[in-house]
Amino acid sequence: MAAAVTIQNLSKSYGTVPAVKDVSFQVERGQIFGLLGPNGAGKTTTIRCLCTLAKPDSGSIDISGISVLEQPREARKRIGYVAQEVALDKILTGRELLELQAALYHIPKVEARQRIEVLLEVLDLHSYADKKTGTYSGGLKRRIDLAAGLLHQPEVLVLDEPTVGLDIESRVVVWDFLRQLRASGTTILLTSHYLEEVDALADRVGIIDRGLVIAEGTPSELKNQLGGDRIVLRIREFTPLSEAERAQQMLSELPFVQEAIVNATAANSLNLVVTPDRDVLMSIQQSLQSAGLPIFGISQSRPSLDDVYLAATGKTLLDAELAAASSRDLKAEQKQRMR
Ligand SMILES: Nc1ncnc2c1ncn2[C@@H]1O[C@H](COP(=O)(O)OP(=O)(O)OP(=O)(O)O)[C@@H](O)[C@H]1O
Repeated sequence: MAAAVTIQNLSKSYGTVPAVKDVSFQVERGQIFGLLGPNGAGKTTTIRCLCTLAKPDSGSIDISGISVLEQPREARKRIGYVAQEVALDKILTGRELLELQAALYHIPKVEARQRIEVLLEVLDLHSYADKKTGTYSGGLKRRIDLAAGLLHQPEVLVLDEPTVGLDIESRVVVWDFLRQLRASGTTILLTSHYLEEVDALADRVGIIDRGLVIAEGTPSELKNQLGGDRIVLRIREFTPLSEAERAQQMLSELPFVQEAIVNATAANSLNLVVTPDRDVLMSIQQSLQSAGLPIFGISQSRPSLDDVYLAATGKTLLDAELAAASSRDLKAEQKQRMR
């Protein structure tokens, strides 16, 4: 059976700006696939092409074996799209908005009413359904938007940054709901620049950077490829460089230390990559003690998706976001998208 989503060699430029250079990935049925990357990486452009809202320059996109480019209407029936910016009509109530949406999808009235009731129930929206959406909080708007994207019972739900700007409580409600949806068989493709969101939800992750997928796999596969655990060690609050280098030299000789780097931007702390073992911290402490060096702080962690991104691009997600933010004209992009 064909995968729920297959994207092959997708590329798309806006004028001279290459938004997506060469993106390929597959989403299997009933899975949550997270497309992770900093702002400006090409996530929105990829899913706008998938949802028939933008025309690719080249490449192919299939939904359950149906070509999005050749049979856009057929493909659209199978997709529910929840965009990044919520465009609710403020004077309608939540229920009216869903009724309007159901009519746009040509869902018969009785059936629409039943589906709306179910969605209001599962998204915990009943007490707000008859209030105007103009009065809704960000979290409520997001939930109504989710309900709208699900009304026609799509095979594939596509969400662009589903929890951006939401408080923690609303984020957890959305996460739980997406897990329930997956359990009931819906395939979900979401974009996010939140590492913890993708880590918590996705069965598979594609990391996208400057229009290219630079890594793909399950979150644990990607982290395991990086090898050992991470240790951050601070000898003193501000360690003199000579002392940090002495510790670096000494710790590099320990059999379980794969890598030891002095981080000059964090008060000469040491970043170690180690083979995971129960006695690692203890051995480091003993070595430092025998060399007469103190410990101000030490912590051990498994590699995160940020480490995966760092290993692939040489920068952290946050650094990439800051770099992208300074070079974009969001108003101009918005205008061009509306055309
Ligand atoms: N309508 C547009 N006109 C011109 N350039 C655009 C337009 N949309 C996106 N871009 C550019 O294409 C690149 C990819 O943008 P895209 O919106 O796909 O990234 P993203 O990863 O989804 O980030 P965000 O979540 O901030 O939208 C960026 O360099 C961006 O500046």
